[in-house]
Amino acid sequence: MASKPRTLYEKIWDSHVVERLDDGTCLIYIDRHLVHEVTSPQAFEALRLAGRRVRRPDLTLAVPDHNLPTTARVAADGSRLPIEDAQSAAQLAALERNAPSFGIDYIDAVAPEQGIVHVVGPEQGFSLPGATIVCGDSHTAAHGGVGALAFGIGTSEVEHVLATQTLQLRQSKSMEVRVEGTLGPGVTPKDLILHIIGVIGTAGGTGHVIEYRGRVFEEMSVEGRLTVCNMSIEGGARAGLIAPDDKVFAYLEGKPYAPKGQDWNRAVKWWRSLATDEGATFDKSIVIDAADVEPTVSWGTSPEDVVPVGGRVPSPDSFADPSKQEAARKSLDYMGLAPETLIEDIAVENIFIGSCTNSRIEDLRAAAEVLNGRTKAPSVRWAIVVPGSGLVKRQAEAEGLDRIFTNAGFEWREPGCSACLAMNPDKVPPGERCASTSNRNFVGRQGPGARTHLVSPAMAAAAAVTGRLTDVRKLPPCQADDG
Ligand SMILES: CC(C)[C@H](C(=O)O)[C@@H](O)C(=O)O
Ligand code: SF4
Repeated sequence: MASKPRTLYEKIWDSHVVERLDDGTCLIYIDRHLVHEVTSPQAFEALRLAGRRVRRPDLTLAVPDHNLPTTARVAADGSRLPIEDAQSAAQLAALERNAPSFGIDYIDAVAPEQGIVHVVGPEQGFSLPGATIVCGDSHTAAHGGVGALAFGIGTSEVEHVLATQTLQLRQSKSMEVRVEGTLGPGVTPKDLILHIIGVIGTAGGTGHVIEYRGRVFEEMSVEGRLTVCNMSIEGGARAGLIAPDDKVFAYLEGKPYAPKGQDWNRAVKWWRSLATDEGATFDKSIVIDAADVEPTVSWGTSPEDVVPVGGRVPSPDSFADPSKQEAARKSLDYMGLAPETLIEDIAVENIFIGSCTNSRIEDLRAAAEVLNGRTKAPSVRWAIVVPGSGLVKRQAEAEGLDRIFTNAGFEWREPGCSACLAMNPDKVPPGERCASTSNRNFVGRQGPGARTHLVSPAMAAAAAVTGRLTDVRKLPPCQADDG
């Protein structure tokens, strides 16, 4: 008898069930555990107090990212520069101590491979298709871009995974986000995911794992898929993933942690079998027309507060739901924006190109293409590019992108989370605006009182050039070519 058609998510789930428990939850095997400095210190401490070891140190990889300054980390004499903030210094020191003492691979702050944990995982071939991947971090969904079931966990779960390599979970519902048609010129994966969150809302995916489906995703680069899946959590979903294909296999083959030789061939064979079966059903399904997607900008303090760049800041009265009206009023007040303002009339003083959403090489190329031969507007006070990892940084430098950025008036930084969140020295000052390629525009996210507009890398670059939010498609073609 033919077995019931299953989704990608169901196949990964089923293959990781260790035990089905009476209360309807399952004990799930975890294949990969990524660890950073913010959510791990208490977990390691608890293990130490209980006299426990890490069950599978070989399936665990630690890298610092959130608290590290993105300015130089080494002094002229080769010594490591101190971390000024006491809490950051303590968390970083704890990770540096805990990783070796529990036998975990550790990418140190000055290692060439250091970077944001969600950039490093796929880049090192640590994140694999069909794998269950966790990290004490909400943007773990990013790894769904390689076809993994990846999700964020809390510190007590970090401890549980360290100790047992399993998690007790209830299976989520499945949700399909199907995008039909093709994206227009100048419309990027970031615009698409912002648009999707605008359509489904920040609670649209609650209780679900999203599978992104349709030709747009088949044609999308692996890095673009990582960007889309990264923001699944902003749509409320537990995780987001895309069926692994030849592009993913080519991306991962030969990476340091990826399987080799016969193991690789066996793995690819299994990965190919994971795609959602014909006839499988989803608990919820949303269809998006790619032709509706424009370069997209956030205007408020929630990632669902988005409009096409050619649009206007909405009026709170335009929302039917009174609680939405109230939220919009509060957002506009915080953002210092009047209803009906043209998006392209909004001036920005800060530009941040970075974060686990948009700091990979393709993101930097897209921004550099816009900036080549141009300079930032004098009204733009602070513009930084923060590569997602040391390897991205080196690759960008080999391509001369760093010079394009610095010639345009940007600072070229060391890898880390940086101004994505105000947990390190990179902050946007109170009352100032930032065109940011990151994923959250929450109140205070980029610093107390900072006002964030979420955009794609190309759009952030366009805003740097004009000093206001700008449709990148309207910038005249660039003259200079120093590449
Ligand atoms: C600090 C960390 C726990 C947090 C997260 O869980 O996502 C951060 O990465 C973020 O993006 O807000
Ligand atoms: S870059 Fe931003 S979103 Fe990503 S892990 Fe760091 S703080 Fe979180």
